[in-house]
Amino acid sequence: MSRNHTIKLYYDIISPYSFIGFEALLRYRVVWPIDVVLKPICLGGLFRDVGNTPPAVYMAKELQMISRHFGIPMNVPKNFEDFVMKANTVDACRLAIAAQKLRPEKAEEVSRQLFDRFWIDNKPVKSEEDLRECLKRAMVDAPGVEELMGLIKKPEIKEALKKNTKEAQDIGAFGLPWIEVNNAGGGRETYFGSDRLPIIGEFIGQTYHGPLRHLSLF
Ligand SMILES: N[C@@H](CCC(=O)N[C@@H](CS)C(=O)NCC(=O)O)C(=O)O
Repeated sequence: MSRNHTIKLYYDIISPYSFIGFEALLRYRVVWPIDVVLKPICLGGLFRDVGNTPPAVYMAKELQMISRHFGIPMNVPKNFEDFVMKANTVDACRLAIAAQKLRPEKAEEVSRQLFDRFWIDNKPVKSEEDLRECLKRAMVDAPGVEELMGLIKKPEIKEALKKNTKEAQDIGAFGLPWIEVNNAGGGRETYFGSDRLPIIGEFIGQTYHGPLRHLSLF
C-alpha cells in the first residue's frame, strides 16, 4: 500500500489553468511523495450546475506570463474569448477518461496531447480527426485508437464524465483546476487553482521550490 499523499486533480481541457495545474502536479510527483489521480470533468456543466459565470478579465495577458513562468509554451489566441466560447471539449474529456479505462499507461500522455493541441497549437479538440491526431501523438497503437474512438460514444464513458463532474461539485468545486488533497495522516483539504502548490506543500509537510524544480533532480 502506498504511504504517499493522494492528490486528485479535477480538470477540463478547455481550462488553461487546468493545463498549468496538470503539468505542475505531475512535475511535483518526482519532488514530493504524492500520487496524482486524474479526474477529467466538464467545466461547462459545473458552471451551469453551481451557477458560476466568471469574468475573463485580464486572463489572456496573465496566462501568457504564467505560461512563461512555468516553461509551458502556451499560446493565448488574440480572439481568446471567442476561441474558448466556441470550443467544445466534451469529447476530449471523454477521451481522457476512456484512455484511463482502456490504456491507463497512456492516460496522462493522452490528456497532455489534448492540452497541447488546444493551448499550444490552438487547434480544436472536437472532431474525430482532431482526437485521433492526439491519440497518435500520445503513441497509442492503431487498434487502441479505434477502440478509444468507439468507447467515447458509449453511455458508460458519458456517465463517467458526468459522475466526475458531480463528484467535483460535491466536494465544493466552482472552477478549475479543483484539487483534493488527502494527506498520509488522514487529513483532507481542497484547493482552487494551479497557483496553490505552496500551500498544498505546507499541508503535506513539503516545501514548494518553484515550477522547474523537477529538472534539477535528473
Ligand atoms: N488563480 C487560479 C485561477 C483559475 C481560474 O481562473 N480558473 C477558471 C477556469 S480556467 C475558473 O474556473 N474560474 C472560475 C472562477 O474564477 O470563479 C489559477 O491560477 O489557477
